[in-house]
Amino acid sequence: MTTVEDRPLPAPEAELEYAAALERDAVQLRRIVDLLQRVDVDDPLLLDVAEELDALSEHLENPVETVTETIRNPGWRHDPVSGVENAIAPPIILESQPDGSVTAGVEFGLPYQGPNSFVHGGISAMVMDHVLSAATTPKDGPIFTAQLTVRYHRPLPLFVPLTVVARLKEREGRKIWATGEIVVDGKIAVSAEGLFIQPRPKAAR
Ligand SMILES: CCCCCCCC(=O)SCCNC(=O)CCNC(=O)[C@H](O)C(C)(C)COP(=O)(O)OP(=O)(O)OC[C@H]1O[C@@H](n2cnc3c(N)ncnc32)[C@H](O)[C@@H]1OP(=O)(O)O
Repeated sequence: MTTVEDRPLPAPEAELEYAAALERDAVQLRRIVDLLQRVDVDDPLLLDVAEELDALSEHLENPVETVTETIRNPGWRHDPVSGVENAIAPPIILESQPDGSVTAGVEFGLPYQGPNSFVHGGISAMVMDHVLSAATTPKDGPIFTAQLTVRYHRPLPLFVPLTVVARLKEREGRKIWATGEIVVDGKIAVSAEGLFIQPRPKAAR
């Protein structure tokens, strides 16, 4: 049986086409997740959908025998916040600003609901972690969240455009602090501060 490892490497043009297809797959999966939140639980259509999704998973599962390919290519296209190839990412597309800050616009739908009609607090924390880390990430290696403090000032509504912003606050050796906010209608709904650490080189651990 052919494994991911055995398959011939695609030509670069084909690779671009496959990456674009993966992005489209993620868009459709997000659409399905959203629709499944809204469908009536007594709709018999759900039985057909379950069959079709089963068949689709089987189709995909056959050639994909290992997860090593995913582990080999981690990064921004795959991560759970801004990963355009990851269906669980909203995705939030980050923009670097000339002043060094990072900004993003996002609108959350029903799959991200916590309290009735509001965004789940854990989702806000995940977004803050990610955007703060993007504002700190040095170009010379990985960085890990060591501490994240999130303050919820007001509930974050679903179906409303939100602005996320983060900036570097201070740096001391391998330790970097960043702060950021999620803003709705010009008001801060969520604010956060994080400490991010560049890990010691393996040899020094
Ligand atoms: C592609 C998209 C990427 C997006 C990434 C989003 C961010 C993430 O989700 S990262 C994942 C979540 N975080 C983790 O899993 C981190 C787990 N923790 C670790 O790996 C380690 O504890 C790590 C790397 C944070 C620190 O380890 P290490 O480099 O050995 O630290 P160490 O040398 O002991 O300490 C260095 C300094 O940091 C301080 N420090 C270490 N950990 C902490 C902490 N949790 N809180 C406060 N200070 C700390 C130490 O006191 C020390 O300070 P000083 O230099 O003043 O004495």
